[in-house]
Amino acid sequence: MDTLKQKFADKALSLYTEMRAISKESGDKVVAEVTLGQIMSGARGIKMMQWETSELDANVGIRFRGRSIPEIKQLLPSGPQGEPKPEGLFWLMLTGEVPTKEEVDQLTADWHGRSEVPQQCYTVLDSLPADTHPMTQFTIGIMAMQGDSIFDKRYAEGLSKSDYWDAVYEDSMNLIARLPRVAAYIYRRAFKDGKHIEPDTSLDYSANFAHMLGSDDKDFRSLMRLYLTIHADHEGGNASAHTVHLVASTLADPYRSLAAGMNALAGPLHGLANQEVIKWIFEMIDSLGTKTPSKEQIATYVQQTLDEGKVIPGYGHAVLREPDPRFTSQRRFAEQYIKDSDLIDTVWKIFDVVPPALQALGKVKNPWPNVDAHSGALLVHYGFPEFSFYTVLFGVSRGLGVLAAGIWSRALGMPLERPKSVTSDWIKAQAKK
Ligand SMILES: CC(=O)SCCNC(=O)CCNC(=O)[C@H](O)C(C)(C)COP(=O)(O)OP(=O)(O)OC[C@H]1O[C@@H](n2cnc3c(N)ncnc32)[C@H](O)[C@@H]1OP(=O)(O)O
Ligand SMILES: O=C([O-])CC(=O)C(=O)O
Repeated sequence: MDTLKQKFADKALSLYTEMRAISKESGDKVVAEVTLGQIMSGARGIKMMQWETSELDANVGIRFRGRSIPEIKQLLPSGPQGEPKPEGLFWLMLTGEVPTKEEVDQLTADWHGRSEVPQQCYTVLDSLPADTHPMTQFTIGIMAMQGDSIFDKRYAEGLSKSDYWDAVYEDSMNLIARLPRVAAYIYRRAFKDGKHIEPDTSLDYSANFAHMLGSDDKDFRSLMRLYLTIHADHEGGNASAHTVHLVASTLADPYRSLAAGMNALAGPLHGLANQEVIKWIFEMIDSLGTKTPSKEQIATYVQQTLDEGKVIPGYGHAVLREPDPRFTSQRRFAEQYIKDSDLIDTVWKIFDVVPPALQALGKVKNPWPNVDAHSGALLVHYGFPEFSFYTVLFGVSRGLGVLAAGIWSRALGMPLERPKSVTSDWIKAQAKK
């Protein structure tokens, strides 16, 4: 067994035993109350699942195994310019330990060794019109590889419950290794006349992904390391993670559950917001007729968007109540590496204008930017203006978190998820009580 798998197995076995005992001895303990308002507003704040890999604090933002974004930037092995490598985050999410540089290098090599994408995936993608939305291509590409599922095959042969995690680990590692190649293939067929670029296995996961997309710029490589790290996980309740968790709880294999979650990520209130942000900014620039709009001009455009009954993409959050540290870390990156970008200046002016405008509505719980408010402008700067592709990048990263969490779920023997629903009659009766 490889080191990561062995380390995980040791940790998971002891936690499994502990969790079983807690469930048996303290399973009846009441830990929360649920209001009618929560039931009627998308289950906000209801604690209803276990998720090992990260936890979201409304003010601090995401913590991966207890470490905030500024902390992981300090702690995890990094690329030459100091941005953390997503390989290290994956290791941390699975083991709770910060890996050494050697361990991260081993993981890079392991993923390179598993990264060959089966021909049928390319054949299926090539059969789609090139202008099929990249997220649609991505889920189809993932499903086209489903026949390779080790979990599915071993389950059909009669897999013991205690070995579920092992097969899910193998599928997850294979998927993570393949996702950048599938994503880059989609990008190049959609936007670069199908001129594909072979992987360079001398590079780390992120730099190789950047290379296959078509950029060997060292700053863009660093951005990819940061990007793939910070988008990976946002506890279990967000729509993509929860979908993966729900679907996997039926023992659908990681290919099926990840594809399901990617469809959730493709919604404009969730991961697709990153394309919506840049689209909205481009439309604003067109409408105002200037690439350097003033704050006053932006404020007028924001008000117009709100008056049309639309949301301001990239602002607001179901849990966060402060600026998203993922926004802030991208801003820091831009401050460090990018000089004189009108587009990025505009993103920062929007940051000054939108929160008071949303606050003035009196109903928005969080007027601050989320992760999606910044990412597009960085990608445009490095030569990737094709915004319909952006959510695929997010998806490659999100795969790391949700698949790591999925390995945990099977190792901890988590059951089928099946919460209770209620009808409006029940709600009316409760309201009268
Ligand atoms: C990776 C991610 O998924 S991060 C989120 C990405 N999504 C976006 O950026 C889209 C824009 N933002 C939004 O639509 C929301 O803020 C969400 C979906 C992220 C969170 O939704 P909620 O938890 O329901 O937010 P909240 O409780 O503050 O909503 C209250 C009201 O404010 C509105 N509101 C919230 N954010 C915004 C916004 N950015 N622009 C305009 N109105 C907003 C809601 O639509 C809702 O209006 P309603 O009562 O008329 O239906
Ligand atoms: O946490 C959420 O609901 C949405 C989000 O920011 C993410 O999934 O990254």
